[in-house]
Amino acid sequence: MTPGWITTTLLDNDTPGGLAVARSRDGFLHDANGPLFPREWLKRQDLPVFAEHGIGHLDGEPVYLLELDSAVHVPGCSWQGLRGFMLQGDHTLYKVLGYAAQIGTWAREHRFCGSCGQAMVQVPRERAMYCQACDLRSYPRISPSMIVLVTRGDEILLARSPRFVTGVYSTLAGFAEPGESAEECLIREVREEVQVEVKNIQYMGSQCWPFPHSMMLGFHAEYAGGDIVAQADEIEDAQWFNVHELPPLPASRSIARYLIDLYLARRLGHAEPVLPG
Ligand SMILES: NC(=O)C1=CN([C@@H]2O[C@H](COP(=O)(O)OP(=O)(O)OC[C@H]3O[C@@H](n4cnc5c(N)ncnc54)[C@H](O)[C@@H]3O)[C@@H](O)[C@H]2O)C=CC1
Ligand SMILES: [Mg+2]
Ligand SMILES: [Zn+2]
Repeated sequence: MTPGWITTTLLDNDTPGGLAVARSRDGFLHDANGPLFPREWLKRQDLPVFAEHGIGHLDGEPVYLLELDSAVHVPGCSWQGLRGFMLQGDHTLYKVLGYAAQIGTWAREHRFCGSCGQAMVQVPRERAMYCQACDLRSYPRISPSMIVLVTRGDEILLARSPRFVTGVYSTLAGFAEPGESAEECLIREVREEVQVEVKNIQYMGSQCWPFPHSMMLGFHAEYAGGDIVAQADEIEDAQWFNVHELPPLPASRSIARYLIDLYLARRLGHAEPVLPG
């Protein structure tokens, strides 16, 4: 038995047993023990199952995802969104749910071939959907996004989007566009969002961000010029904050928070944080 969580494409839906999670548009089903259920018990609950996917092994036990058409009531259970679980739940289980969410979303959105419109089928033992007519394979979609902490000595540049929790300021972020390197994307995003120039770009680490399928590439960069002009619609406010007078910051499991905490630790001589997976 290998401890921990390992993803796999090798599970057979016809083999009974194992564990399962159930997902609807309202999130994952939970009972008092959390989001993992004995799979055979879950399958007896008369759920509107849209698709079933074998997703991995947790401490050696096979784990399946039941994708549901709707968030039906199951006695003793409730539905909880992935973001809420990220903030409070067990880290390994969060990885299981994050992977399940991405596989479920991708399979649901690739039922038909994007080229000819015919129904696609799941390729056995591979995480791919296949169109026989076009000989086309579609793999799970991952969207690379740059995230950067821009600093100027004792000051750090943080911004807030109208979508954020009230009061919270975070690092700048944005999706890569075709034709860009990670560094080019970062420079463009910082220019677009605050009209600031940066230098000495340093890669700090990455994080899977399953909302719905981002791969966050985290950087540190130094200020090189320009005055902050916040981008209309995208950025509600952006400011230089002194490291001793910070606003409410993003959740501790986010790479945004890690980039901020790491800079503070190095600047102020504290213990360095660990990058959350
Ligand atoms: N883990 C973390 O610490 C943080 C993660 N993020 C994530 O970073 C990602 C990018 O951040 P944003 O500032 O929202 O991006 P952004 O600055 O590129 O703007 C978002 C806009 O980009 C467009 N867009 C959406 N999906 C896209 C895609 N796959 N490719 C290209 N364009 C797309 C849409 O018009 C959307 O309104 C998001 O998934 C966000 O949730 C953002 C901040 C912190
Ligand atoms: Mg952005
Ligand atoms: Zn096709």
